[in-house]
Amino acid sequence: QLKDRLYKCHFIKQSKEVCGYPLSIFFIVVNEFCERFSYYGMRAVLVLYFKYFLRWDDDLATSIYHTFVALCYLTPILGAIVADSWLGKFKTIIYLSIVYAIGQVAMAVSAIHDITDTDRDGTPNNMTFHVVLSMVGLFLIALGTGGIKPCVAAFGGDQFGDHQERQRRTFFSVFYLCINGGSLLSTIITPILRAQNCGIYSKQKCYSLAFGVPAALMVVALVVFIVGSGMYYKAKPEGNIMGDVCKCIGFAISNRYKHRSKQYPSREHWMDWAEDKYDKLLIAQIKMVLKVLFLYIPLPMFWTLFDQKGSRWTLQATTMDGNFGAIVIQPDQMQTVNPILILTLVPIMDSVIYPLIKKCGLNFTPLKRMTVGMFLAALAFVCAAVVQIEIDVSRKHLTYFNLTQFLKIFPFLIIIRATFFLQSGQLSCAFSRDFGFGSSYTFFIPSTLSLGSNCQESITGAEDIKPNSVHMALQVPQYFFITAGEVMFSVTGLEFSYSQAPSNMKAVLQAGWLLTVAIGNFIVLIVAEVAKLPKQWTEYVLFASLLLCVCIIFSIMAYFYTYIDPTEIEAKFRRNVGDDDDDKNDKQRKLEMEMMKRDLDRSDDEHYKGKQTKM
Ligand SMILES: C[C@H](N)C(=O)N[C@@H](CC(=O)O)C(=O)O
Repeated sequence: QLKDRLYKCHFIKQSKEVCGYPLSIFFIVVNEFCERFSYYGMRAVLVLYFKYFLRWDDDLATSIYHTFVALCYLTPILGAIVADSWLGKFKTIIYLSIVYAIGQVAMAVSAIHDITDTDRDGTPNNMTFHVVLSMVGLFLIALGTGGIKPCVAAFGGDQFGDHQERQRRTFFSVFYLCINGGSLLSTIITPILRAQNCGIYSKQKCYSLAFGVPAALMVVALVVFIVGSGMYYKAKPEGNIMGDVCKCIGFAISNRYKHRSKQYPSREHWMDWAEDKYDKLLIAQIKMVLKVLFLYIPLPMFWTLFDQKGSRWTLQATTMDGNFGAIVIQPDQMQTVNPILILTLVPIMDSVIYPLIKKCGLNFTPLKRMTVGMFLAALAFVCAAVVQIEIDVSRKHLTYFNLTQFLKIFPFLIIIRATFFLQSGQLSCAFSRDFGFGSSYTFFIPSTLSLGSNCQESITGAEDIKPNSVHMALQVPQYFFITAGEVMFSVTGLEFSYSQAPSNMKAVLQAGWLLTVAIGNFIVLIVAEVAKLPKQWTEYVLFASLLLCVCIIFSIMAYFYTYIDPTEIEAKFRRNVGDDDDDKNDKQRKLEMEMMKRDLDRSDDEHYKGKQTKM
């Protein structure tokens, strides 16, 4: 470890800097931007791809969407283990990014309807091919995006020396902005691409382009990351800390069980039963981690609600009117409200709201913020329920026909006037109609129709589904509350987890945090399946009520939590060990310590000088 720290010190001192930041982090930041563009861009149109391309119903589309998201947040554990114990972060990012890019390409190919459209009628003839290919693609994407997730931010953090604490903090803020910048751009762009018509034999909604551009961005992300290769500090794998933690916990439990008889004196904490075999410092660190993990138990419920933006809320938007006058918003584009609000709310919260609360003499601790965040998410679902009731009322009087007998047209986006061509051999005729957002029509084509004559008059139509009348702007309040909740819950939660984690287990807690997201997405499936509520608004109310209950439980747990300073606790343990080990110190170790101290002092001096010059 000493040698590694010395090497890092030398490496960082010799590496190129721009405005006090290592040049290497620019490649990492650009890589993150492109990767998040790729991920969120694909995710934005995913539920509509299931519904309109693969022809799945709302429930199946929602279930598969959440299974995919859950998988994306389960694989970080795998990525962290591979990186820490085997490949190191750099190689893990490279290899898994390749898997990720292949997955994105598979998705893009799966959305080309012409591949199996043998009769050239615009619909794929072998749906199994498209389903299987897209499922394989999604699996590879989940493996890639989840696997690299705990590595990229930590790899960026590794590029800074101990004397660059301020720069490292700025890097993490910029990193979060890049995530949301990439997400914002892609959720604007991919729905536009999806709404285009493309195809070789027949023109259909262009899901292949909507998945193809994210695939290209993932390749760009990989190339950018590789270009920076020579500039990175690549820490060696530290060993499987997660494995050590599990083994130590396992030993504590089995040892406790072996000594269950009353003749053995009880110990203060059940983890103390591991002392017979494991280092006291490791046990203390595990205790810190377990304390935080216990607090995590209610957290998945927040994600259960949060991640329905991409599924239920997007499907809700398809039944709303997206005509904003100058622009027409696609249902999946409504998701951009989230990153837009994140980019505005994070600075407002940090520089206005939190300082103001502090000025009022209130101690708004991280756990209190997270509780408020949960409450806001529940409020968002109450808003979603109100909007749903409004939509249901507006669509109550509609009559549905059996549409299969006739030509059925779903103008999915607003079409002011569309023209259709009927063709038979050399003869053709055209007719035009006006359509509203989300409406559906059946046209009756008389068998006596002679092509070449005026179709406009001969073809009659019936409106099966009226145009959507509830405006998409009504979704803004629910997006506002869920995003304000995200800022208070997610941003604070990440910071809390980092500050309460022991130095060598920050990645373990990061993986634990991401696991709460995965479990949250599985809860969507379970609740939706078990409850099977006939009305969508009642499902929204159910989710809001569940989160409210969980919020109360969490606030009680938070009340009893005592904040700790892991560095101080670790230092105390190290001091104790240091006292015991004094005799064992040999010349070599002293020499190494001396060298490292001199080295660190020198970098501190340079940092101090740098500060003075700036002042
Ligand atoms: C775009 C979201 N607002 C966001 O910031 N997402 C983060 C955190 C997460 O959900 O995992 C990200 O994509 O890393």
